[in-house]
Amino acid sequence: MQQDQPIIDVDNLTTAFGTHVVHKDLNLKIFPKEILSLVGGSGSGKTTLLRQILGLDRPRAGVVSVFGRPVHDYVGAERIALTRRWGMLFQAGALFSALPVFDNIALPLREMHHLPEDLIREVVLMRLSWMGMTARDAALMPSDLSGGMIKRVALARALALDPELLFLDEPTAGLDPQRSDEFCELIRALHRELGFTVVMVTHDLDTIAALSTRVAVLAEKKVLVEGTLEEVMKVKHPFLDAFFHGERAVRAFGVANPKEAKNGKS
Ligand SMILES: Nc1ncnc2c1ncn2[C@@H]1O[C@H](COP(=O)(O)OP(=O)(O)OP(=O)(O)O)[C@@H](O)[C@H]1O
Repeated sequence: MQQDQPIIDVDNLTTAFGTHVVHKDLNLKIFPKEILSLVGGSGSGKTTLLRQILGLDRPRAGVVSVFGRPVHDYVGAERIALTRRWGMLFQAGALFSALPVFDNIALPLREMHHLPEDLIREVVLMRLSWMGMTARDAALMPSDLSGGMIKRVALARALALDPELLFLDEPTAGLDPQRSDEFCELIRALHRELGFTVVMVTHDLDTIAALSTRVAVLAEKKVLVEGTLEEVMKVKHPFLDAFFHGERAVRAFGVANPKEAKNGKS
């Protein structure tokens, strides 16, 4: 996987707000077809890093390249074309409450202006079928939907333009454990089928364990550790100890650490 050119290349990034330095010489490469989880404590700069990758903020130093070019080099029509190559699923689902499911999913397609309505209909219904939903669901309003359905409609919209890159911000937040597992399975199946690259920010260990092909840990203003979940969990660091071996780990993995399991504790 990693012999490919990176889809995202964060090179010596320094980000600061006034005198508050959030990232210092941060490096991260994200390769095609990965599901990379960005984890880190509150305030470690995960959201800010996502904004840098999306080109919404300018770094104090360093370069973020996306699809082989500095993200700030894409301007005008090229920037619009770039934003069509990625999809985003925001934490709250962020559906337009006044629009039915159909129009919510159709939105990115209609923003392209020239697509005929029968093609838009075909694409929307196909995206709904990917989500296990039907044409009848297309007429529902967001207020008629369960939390799990809102996530699926938001995912259908994020995938409307068949993006190469999908950003997920706390994708399972607000879902009960069963719905959360189902949503992870859906993302996994679509990733397998469609082969897009995923960059995910989440605090949820179950989601990290279910989906990540690689984990990057933000701490001390940089990517402190990166690797598979197993590799990252072996590293000794106060944040990693608390994150991967604390109470949440007991819920996600059954035990906080394997020795306790042998001693019969949980
Ligand atoms: N526009 C801004 N102006 C000033 N400070 C900011 C701005 N955006 C972020 N920060 C600061 O940068 C730091 C990193 O914030 P960020 O939201 O990226 O962290 P995070 O890792 O996503 O946190 P959380 O897990 O709590 O969402 C925080 O201290 C935050 O207060």
